[in-house]
Amino acid sequence: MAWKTIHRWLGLTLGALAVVLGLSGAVLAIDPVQQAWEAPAVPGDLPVATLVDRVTHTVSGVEEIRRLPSGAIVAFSFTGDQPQASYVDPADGRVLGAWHPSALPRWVKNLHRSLLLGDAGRWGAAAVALTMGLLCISAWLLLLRRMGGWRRLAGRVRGSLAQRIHVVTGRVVLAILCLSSITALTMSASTLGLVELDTRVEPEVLSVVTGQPDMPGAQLAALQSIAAKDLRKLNMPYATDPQDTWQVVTAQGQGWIDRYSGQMLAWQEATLAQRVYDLALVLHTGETAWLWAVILGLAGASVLLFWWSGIVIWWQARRLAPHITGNAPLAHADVLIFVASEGGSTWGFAQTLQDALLQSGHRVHTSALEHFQVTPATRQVFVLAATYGEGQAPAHARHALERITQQRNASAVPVTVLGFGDRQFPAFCAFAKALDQTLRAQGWPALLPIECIHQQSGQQFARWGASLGQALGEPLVLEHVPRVPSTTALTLIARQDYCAASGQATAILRFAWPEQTLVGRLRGQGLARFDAGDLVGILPPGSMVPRYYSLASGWKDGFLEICVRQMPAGQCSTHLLNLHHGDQIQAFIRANPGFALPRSTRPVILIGAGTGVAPLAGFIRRNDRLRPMHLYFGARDPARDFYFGPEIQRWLKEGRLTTLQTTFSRIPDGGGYVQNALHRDAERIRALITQGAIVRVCGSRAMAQGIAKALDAVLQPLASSVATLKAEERYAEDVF
Ligand SMILES: Cc1cc2nc3c(=O)[nH]c(=O)nc-3n(C[C@H](O)[C@H](O)[C@H](O)COP(=O)(O)O)c2cc1C
Repeated sequence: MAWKTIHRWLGLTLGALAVVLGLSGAVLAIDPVQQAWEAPAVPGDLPVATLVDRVTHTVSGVEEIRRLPSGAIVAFSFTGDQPQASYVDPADGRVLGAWHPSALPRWVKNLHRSLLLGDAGRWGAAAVALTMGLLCISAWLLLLRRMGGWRRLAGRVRGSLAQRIHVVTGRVVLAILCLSSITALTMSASTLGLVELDTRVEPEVLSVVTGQPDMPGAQLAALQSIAAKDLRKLNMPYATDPQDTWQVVTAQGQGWIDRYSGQMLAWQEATLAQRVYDLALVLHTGETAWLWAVILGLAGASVLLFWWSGIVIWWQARRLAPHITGNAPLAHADVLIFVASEGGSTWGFAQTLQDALLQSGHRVHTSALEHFQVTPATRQVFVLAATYGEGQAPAHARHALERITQQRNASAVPVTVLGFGDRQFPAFCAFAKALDQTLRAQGWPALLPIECIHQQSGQQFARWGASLGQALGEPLVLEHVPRVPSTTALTLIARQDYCAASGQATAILRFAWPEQTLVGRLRGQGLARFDAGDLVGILPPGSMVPRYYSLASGWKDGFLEICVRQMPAGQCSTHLLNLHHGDQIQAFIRANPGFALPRSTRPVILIGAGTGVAPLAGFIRRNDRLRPMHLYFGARDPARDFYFGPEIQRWLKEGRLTTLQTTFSRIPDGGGYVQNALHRDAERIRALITQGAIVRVCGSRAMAQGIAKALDAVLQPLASSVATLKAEERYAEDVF
C-alpha cells in the first residue's frame, strides 16, 4: 500500500501548496542570480585589512563593511544624519553606486516563508516542506519499483503523456527537490525556535586605552590574516567610545579586535548548528552560487508540472479503478476470486469471470489477493494475478505470497491460478507462477493447471474459460470486453495490396497522423505518441473488443502504418481490408513495453515472417543513424507476400539496413524457412551476438518457437541461449 497511497493523497491534498512554495521559490532564485551577475568579483587573496584601507579612502564615515552572499561589497556610512549604503569595487575601493536591498516584492518572500500568514504560516510552510520531503521519498520508491530497480532507472519511460512527464521530470529533479525540503526543514527548525544556533553569550571585551591613537585598519594584524572572500561583516569601533572594538564576522566565527594594538581580543568559532544552517541556506537559496540558484529555480518551477501530471494520472487511474458488481458476501460465496492488478485490467477479467459464474448460478465473491482466505462455504477459488517489474507482484499484493505461505491450514478447496503478463518480459507471469508453486507446496489442489495470458488476450481468456467450463461440468462462456481507452478517428491515406500465397488478402494500410492540439494532449486526449513496435488497438464497427496490430511506423514518420492479413471470419481484418482512401477507423495506442529498440549503437538482428515484418520495417525506416541492422525475412513467394519489398530494397541502398536474408518457402530454391537461414548464417550470428547484438522477433507463435529453437542451437558454442539473451534484455518477441 503504503507509499503509493501516501504519495497520492499527500500530492492531492497538499500538492497545491507545494506548487505555491515551488513557484515562489523559483521567483526568489532570480535574486542571487541577478546579484551575482552585477557584483564585481573579490580577488581571492585580498586581505580584509587592504579592503578596509581602500574603502576608508573612498567612503567617508564608514561604519560597517558587508560582503553579501552574492559576493558584492557594500559599505555603510553616515553623511551627516543620513545613512548611506554603497556598492564598492574591492579592486580599488571605487564607489559603484547606491545599494538597495533586493527589489523583489517582499510579499513573494513572505509567501514562500510563511504563506502570508505570519508566524502561524511559518509552521504551515514547514509542514508543506515536510510534505514535499515525504512526496520525494515516496516518489523515489515508486520510481524504482516502476522502472524495475536502480539498474533500469535511466531506461525508457512508457505510458501516457502525463505518466511520462511525471517520471521523466522526477528522474531529473527529485534529488534537488528532496534536498530543498530537507534544507527548508533545517532552516525552519531555527526560525521556529526549535534549535538555537548559538547559546553562548558574547565575551565582554574592551579595547585597552593606552593613550595611543587608533591603529589604521590596514595595519590591524588580525585583519591581515582574514581573506576578504571569507568576510561576512566588519564593524568599525565607534569614534565616541574609546573602549569599543572592531568586530569581524566570517563563515568560521566572529572576533573582537583591540582598536589600539590590533590584537584579536576574543574569537568565537561558529557552532556546528550555525555551520549546518549556513550550508542549508546556501543549498536552499543558491546564494553565493548562481548556477545552483538557476538549477533550484528550474526545480521549483517543475513542481507545477509534477502537480498537474500527478492529478491527470490519478484521474486516469480512477477511471480504470475496479468496480466489481454482483459481489456476494464472503461467507456465503461458493466461488472466491482473488485479484492482483496494478493497472486495473485484471479486475476487468475478474468481473467477466464473476458474471459468467453468476449466470451459472454460483454465488461469487471477488476481492484483492491480499485478502486470500477460504470459508466453509467455499468450493472453488480462482487467483487472477498480473506481474510487474522483474517478476514482482502488483504493489497491493506485495505481501500476499507471504500471507499464503503462513497459512498452514490448506484445505481441499481447489485454487486455480490464472496469470496475466507479457512475453516481452524475461520474467513472464513470474508472480503468478510463484503463487501457483507456493499453493501447490502448501498442499492446495487445483481444478486446472496454471495458464498465463499474454498481453490481455481475450481469445486466450475465452479458451481458458472453455476448459474451465468443462472441468466444472457446466457451460461457461467468457466473453471479455475490455474497458477500452478513448479512441481517435484515423483516416486512410494509402494502401498497398497483396494477394498472399495462401490466397488470403493482405494490405499495408497507411493512416494520417491526426491533428491534435497541445491542450488536448495535456488533458490526456487524442492519440498517444507511438514508436514502431507499439500496438494500435482498433475497434471494428459494432464491437467493443479491440484487435491489436503491430505498428510499422513511429509518430515521427508522420503517419500510422500497419500490415493486415485477412483472418478467417475476422471481423476487424475484413473491415480494414474493405477500407477506401478517406475512410476512417477508431483507434488507440497501446505501448508494447520491452519490444521497442533501446537507444544504442549495438547491432540489431531482426527476424520476422509474413506480416510480422511490419514492426521490423518500422525500426529500419527510422534507422537514421545507420546502426547495423540485419534482417531475416521469411515469406512464401516473392511475387506475392514480400511485404515492404521495394522499401526494404531502398533502405538497403541507403544503409538503413545493413544486410538482408530472405527465405521463400513455396518456391523452388527459396531457402526454406527463416530458421534455415539462421542455421546457414550461424557463424555471422554468433559474431554479432558476441558484439552485443540485440534480437527482435516478430511473427506467429509457432514461428517464434522455431526461431528460439534454431537460435539456441546456433548460440550453443558460445555457451549462450535465447533465455540468457532475454535475461540480458537483448531478446524480445512480438507474437500473434
Ligand atoms: C511497467 C510494466 C512492467 C511489467 N512487467 C512484467 C513482467 O515482469 N512480467 C510479465 O509477464 N508482465 C509484465 N508486465 C505486463 C503486465 O503484467 C500485463 O500487461 C498485465 O496484463 C497487466 O495487468 P493489470 O493491468 O491488471 O496490472 C509489465 C507491464 C508494465 C506496464
